[in-house]
Amino acid sequence: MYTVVVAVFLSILAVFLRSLYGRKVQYRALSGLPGPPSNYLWGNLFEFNKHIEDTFENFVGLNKKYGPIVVLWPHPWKPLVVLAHAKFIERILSTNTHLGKTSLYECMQPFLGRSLVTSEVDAWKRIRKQANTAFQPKIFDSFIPVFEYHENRLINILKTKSQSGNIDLPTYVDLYVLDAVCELMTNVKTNFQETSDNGYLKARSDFLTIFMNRAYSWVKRSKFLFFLTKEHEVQKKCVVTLKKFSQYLIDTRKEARKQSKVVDNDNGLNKTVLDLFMDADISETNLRDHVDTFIVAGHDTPGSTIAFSLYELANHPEIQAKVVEESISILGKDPNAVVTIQDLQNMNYLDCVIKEILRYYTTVPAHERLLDEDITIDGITLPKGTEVSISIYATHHNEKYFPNPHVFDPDRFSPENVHKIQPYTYLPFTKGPRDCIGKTMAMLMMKSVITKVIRNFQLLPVSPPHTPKPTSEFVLKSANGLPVKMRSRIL
Ligand code: HEM
Repeated sequence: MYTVVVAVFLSILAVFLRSLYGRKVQYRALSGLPGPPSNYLWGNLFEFNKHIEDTFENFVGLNKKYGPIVVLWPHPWKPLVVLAHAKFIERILSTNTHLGKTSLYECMQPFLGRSLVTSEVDAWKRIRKQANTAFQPKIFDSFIPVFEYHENRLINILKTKSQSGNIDLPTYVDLYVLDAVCELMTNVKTNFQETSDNGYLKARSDFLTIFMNRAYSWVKRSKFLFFLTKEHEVQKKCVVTLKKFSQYLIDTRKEARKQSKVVDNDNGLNKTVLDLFMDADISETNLRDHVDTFIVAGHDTPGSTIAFSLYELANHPEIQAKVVEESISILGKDPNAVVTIQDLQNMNYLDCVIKEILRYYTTVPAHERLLDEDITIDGITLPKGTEVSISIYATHHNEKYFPNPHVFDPDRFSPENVHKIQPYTYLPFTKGPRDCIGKTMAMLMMKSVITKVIRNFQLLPVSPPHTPKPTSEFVLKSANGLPVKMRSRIL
């Protein structure tokens, strides 16, 4: 017994001393770099352990206040380097090194398990290879009927709702994207738009709010201490709701495959992500984690970007007029014209508008990586083992990279101007081998639905004027909604 107690004590002591030594090494390497003053015992815990809305403001303000490389101590022994520095970002993202994620992503695991977003590098490589087939250009044509079906439902709903007052865009857009993404990822038709059932979305939003609250608090990041909080109980309930939904999608798809409703042609080229993983013979838990990952990653991001795009079009009539003009030049004046992938790819001006939305609002404000080796640039070294947060938002709003960053200007991306954008300063989908797997699908979906909406409605600003309040649930949203007026449009 005595030997066991001594062994346990020595193990704890060893872990403690190792952490202390690790902190000393990192502290020495990073101490010369700017950042908010931190306490030796609790780091910057109290500055970042506030309400989610303050967290976003505090986070995006860091690089503005301290420069493009900022050292933060959310955990007293584990610093986080917040980067908005093109050369460092390029060095991290452009190679096959530094592909691992930081400890932050462990807080996602109760929901996403070890799937594409959260997995370690070896598993990630295998999963990414399996999933790639569902995102190849050869299958893009099969997206069109899915877009059409769900967009037509959205238009019908907006026609009714717009007659009785302002429309809060995320309320309707979020349900449209959820229906579309469920079908694109799993081949199962859901009807969130008609039922307005938001139990699933509420559970997800609550989970992500807790996730963001854990991001900068080592107390809540600690599994043991988090277990003792009320939020742990809430999170457990959210996960039950979320997993019930992914299980429903899996069961429905399994049944359809059993009934031989699956068209298995062209060596699986038309298979969804769910079909590909079902064929890979993995556990049911794993399957649910993959479904959850693709639905959450593929839903919130285009949903938010579409809502912000329509909102800015309502508030910039001259830009809206150019988008309408371009769509008429490509599709003619029939409001029911069905687009092709080629049509969508020809919408160059709309492309500039969406790219500017992805800069101006920055749908995914930041993401994190773990450094696999030392990186030295201009005499500054970030040591191996450092956790870095690539602040896409701060990079997109750096005056040096984007002049007048707080002005909404799609012409930054016009053929005459786009070459002025420095490499690794525009990163909405991040870059490199671990970039967004769904980026092309997202651009096609966003162009298709925005075109459909503006061909059916004239979008107008509300009165009195509204100012969005950005907040981050990992994905940027507006805490006070995005209201617009809609009037039927005759092309
Ligand atoms: C406007 C739309 C979108 C934006 C701005 C966006 C942005 C991003 C970003 C920044 C990442 C890196 C996240 C990180 O490393 O933590 C990412 C990863 C990812 N995205 Fe997207 N995304 C969008 C749409 C989509 C869609 C439509 C899908 C799928 C249907 C998707 C699936 C994924 C997945 C699975 C990953 C993880 C990739 C990996 O680790 O290999 N995304 N996305």
